Amino acid sequence: MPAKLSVNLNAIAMLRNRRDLPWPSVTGLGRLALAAGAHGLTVHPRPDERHTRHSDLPEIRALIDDEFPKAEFNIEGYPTEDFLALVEKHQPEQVTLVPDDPAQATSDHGWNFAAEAAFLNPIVKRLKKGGFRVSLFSDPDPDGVAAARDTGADRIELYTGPYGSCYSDSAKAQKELERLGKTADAALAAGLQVNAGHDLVVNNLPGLVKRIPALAEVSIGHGLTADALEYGMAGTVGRFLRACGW
Ligand SMILES: CC(=O)[C@@H](O)[C@H](O)COP(=O)(O)O
Ligand SMILES: NCC(=O)COP(=O)(O)O
Repeated sequence: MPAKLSVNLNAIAMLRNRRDLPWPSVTGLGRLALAAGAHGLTVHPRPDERHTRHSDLPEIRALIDDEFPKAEFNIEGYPTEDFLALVEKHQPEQVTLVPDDPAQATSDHGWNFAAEAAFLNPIVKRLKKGGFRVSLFSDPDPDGVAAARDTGADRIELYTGPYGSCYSDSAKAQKELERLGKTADAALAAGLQVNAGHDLVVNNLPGLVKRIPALAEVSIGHGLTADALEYGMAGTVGRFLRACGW
């Protein structure tokens, strides 16, 4: 089965937040994405709420429960106590833990699994006990995979930013792709499932899904939202699904 597509709504929320007005509607665009065949919705609520706001979460949860019960809700973020409480309140199908500093413009690296094991292990345990699938944001580094598995997480999410930024240099992209591929091979061999995300677009998805045919899910926001301005949300979701191999 091709990789599932989870549409990240953060970029739409950031556009909405330019004004104190309810449009573009985060939930409304999420509805269009799911109606067009996306498999899930992702949000990355940061402490300053500059993207998705905490108040968006119950609406997205209700959208999925009431209209798209087969879709998944994925909440990403740095696991502070506030973040964990948010997750426990809104019950996403998947929680993706990201080592973001609140001041960071966007996520730009994965966990150092060995160094941060003592911090991550009890958090993963708590989330698993709560019934959540847990995914950990991961650099493309095959050597980090064993420690990722030892946290008890279900999946890693490969940070594809360096691959996505090679759009004008195909030799460099090939090198980044191979690092991602080797990390995925190691993770799958260790019993972890593999997601991927950051700066994925229609042009770089086919290479990624070809190198990692077992990829479980891609979460895509920035590039997909940029395309939605040009092609509309429904047409864009169709283009990204075809790029995934559906
Ligand atoms: C975890 C991750 O890669 C992120 O890409 C992130 O969730 C994107 O969100 P922003 O667009 O808000 O940076
Ligand atoms: N987990 C990555 C994600 O949700 C979206 O990242 P981007 O497509 O906005 O770079």
